[in-house]
Amino acid sequence: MDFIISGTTGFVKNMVSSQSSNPVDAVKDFAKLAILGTTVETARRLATSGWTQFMESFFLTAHFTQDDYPYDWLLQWLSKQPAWSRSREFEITTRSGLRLGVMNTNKSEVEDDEDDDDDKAVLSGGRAKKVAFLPSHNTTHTIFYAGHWLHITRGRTQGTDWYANAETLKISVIARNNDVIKQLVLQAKKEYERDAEHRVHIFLADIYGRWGWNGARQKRPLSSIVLERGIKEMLLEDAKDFLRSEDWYADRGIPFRRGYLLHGVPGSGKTSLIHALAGELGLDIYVVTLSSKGMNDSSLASLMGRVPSRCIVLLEDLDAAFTRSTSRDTAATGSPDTATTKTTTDDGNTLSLSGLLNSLDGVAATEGRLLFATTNHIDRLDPALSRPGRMDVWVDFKNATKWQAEELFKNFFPYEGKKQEEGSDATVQTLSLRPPTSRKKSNCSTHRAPLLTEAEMTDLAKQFSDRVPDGEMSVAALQGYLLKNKTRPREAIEEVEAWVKTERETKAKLKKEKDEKEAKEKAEKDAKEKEEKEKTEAAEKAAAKEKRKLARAKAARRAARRVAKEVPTDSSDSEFDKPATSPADASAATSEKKTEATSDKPAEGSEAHAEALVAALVDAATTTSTVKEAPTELASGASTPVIVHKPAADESCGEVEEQSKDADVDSVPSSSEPKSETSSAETSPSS
Ligand SMILES: Nc1ncnc2c1ncn2[C@@H]1O[C@H](COP(=O)(O)OP(=O)(O)OP(=O)(O)O)[C@@H](O)[C@H]1O
Repeated sequence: MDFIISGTTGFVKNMVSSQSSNPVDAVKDFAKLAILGTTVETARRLATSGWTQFMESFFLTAHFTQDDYPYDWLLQWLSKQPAWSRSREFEITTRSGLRLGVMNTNKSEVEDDEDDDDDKAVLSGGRAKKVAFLPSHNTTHTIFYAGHWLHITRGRTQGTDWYANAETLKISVIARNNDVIKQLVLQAKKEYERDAEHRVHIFLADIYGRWGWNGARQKRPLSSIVLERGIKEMLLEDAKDFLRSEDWYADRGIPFRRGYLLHGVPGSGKTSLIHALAGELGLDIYVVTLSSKGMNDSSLASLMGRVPSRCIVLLEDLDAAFTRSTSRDTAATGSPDTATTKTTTDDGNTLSLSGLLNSLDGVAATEGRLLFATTNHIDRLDPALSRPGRMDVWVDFKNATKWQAEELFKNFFPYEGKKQEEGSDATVQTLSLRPPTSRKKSNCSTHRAPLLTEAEMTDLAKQFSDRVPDGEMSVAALQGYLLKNKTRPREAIEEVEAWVKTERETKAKLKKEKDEKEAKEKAEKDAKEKEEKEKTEAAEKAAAKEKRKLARAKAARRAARRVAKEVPTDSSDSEFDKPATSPADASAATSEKKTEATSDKPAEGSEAHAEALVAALVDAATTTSTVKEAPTELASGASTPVIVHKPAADESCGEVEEQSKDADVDSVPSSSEPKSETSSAETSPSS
């Protein structure tokens, strides 16, 4: 090293001195400097890369991508790490494109404490806006975990679409084996699942045939669904039994799938029941909207092949996808013969019934899923779609019975027995949709209702149901009415009859309006059809008339040619002026027509002959020729008329004159025309 330094010093001295002395020495010194610089830089790079390799040989690195669950587990775990409070670079978010609906963030830091006691914050939705601290992108953060320093980097893969452009997470740690990473992932998973316990995750199909996370909804207690006795229990038991029976299905070679068709009137609880069942069974819901834009057979097949083995697949309004085709095709998709018919719509939806059937139970379809389909119009479904194997259990949903009205009433208002139940049981017995963490707040919305005794409640609920007509109102409508009176149980009973009356009137009015609208539309449609029919008939008549006219004209032309043929060719017979004949006549009588003129010749002096003569005159007049001195005694047919064509005084003259000149040069009829057929009109009297 000393050598280098002293050498360098001497070298620099030399350089300085060589400035004034020998230029050859200066060049040498520059060369030495270049070599020295290159050597130093190479050594530096080798050292750096060696150090990196050395370090990397001790680092374990795990990669996680956004489209897989561990990414969400870890991100949620990270969001809860107190280390973020010390970090100098981080991301703060209230919204996440991930499955962080369960994000139970670092409460002390992310929630506004004032909100806890402030009703206003609840009303303004302040509680819903939780804030999360997350690692910022493209920065390496270090966290101490289980005796190791974790180096965490959030990044993004580069690609054209959303999936290729997904977020990534890289965790590196210096360790002898990957136990620490395994431990971390397992812990993150456990915490995630614990937080997710009260939630149902919803996934929606996207246009690429993939599933996108749409949010986590609070579980809905099954007890909040009021259905006729036994229905909920039957469905729950059936689903549980199915999920337990994988081996049983495998032993018998039966595809491990189960389908439920929930059909019936709107607002009767079909969707709510599925939501509640998903919560009860701990399954996520994968929703497919068959009528959505861009949906086609392959995207549906791809979606069905990608659902996880234990989940609920929900096909909402099953009939809707095919209502579209019904409206475009009078043969509705509900009939089997349209099963393979594809319908293309403006929005690119080309889903076919056969495509739907294949995706439900084709070879690529996932096993182990529960398929729920809802429809308001079961009659519109193809029998193939609803047959056992595809839809194994059918449930008919009707308007609220008196019993349902009574149960709904009990669900709405607090009473002593129920209050105890709520306090002791994690499963709330009300329709509250608030998360358990905010249950304290949820009581705020009901505590103003008078607390009834159980006996009072039984009595009031009975009174309520007595005043509600059986099977006339939907549960959704009753729920809407009770919501308006959620703090006034007694008034709700007193006013329910008036409400029923108003509902009936509204319904009647809506029905009347609908009927009128339909009648109007029908009348308009009929009028339009009639108009189109008349137009078509008129067009047909006009076409027929035109055809007849053409036929008459043709006959007339034939007759004219015949007449012309019968005129004596002797020039002495002709008393017409020049140019009595011009080659323009040749254009009036084409070779084809001349050939035709030889046939069907009526007998001279006959009635047909006379008619033909008249027609010939008309024809001649319409072909811009002048009839000069039509022969007399047509009726007798004794004398033969002579027709002389003159070029009309219009723009065709030039053409005719030209033809005339040509004719002067060569007035011989074309070879296709027999000479004998040359009409007298074509022969110049002067010749
Ligand atoms: N049987 C029921 N028990 C409890 N709540 C119900 C019931 N039926 C309807 N509701 C309430 O009415 C509303 C609409 O219910 P839901 O969407 O489940 O009905 P639906 O039958 O799926 O209607 P649609 O056929 O129009 O989709 C929800 O808020 C739900 O709470």
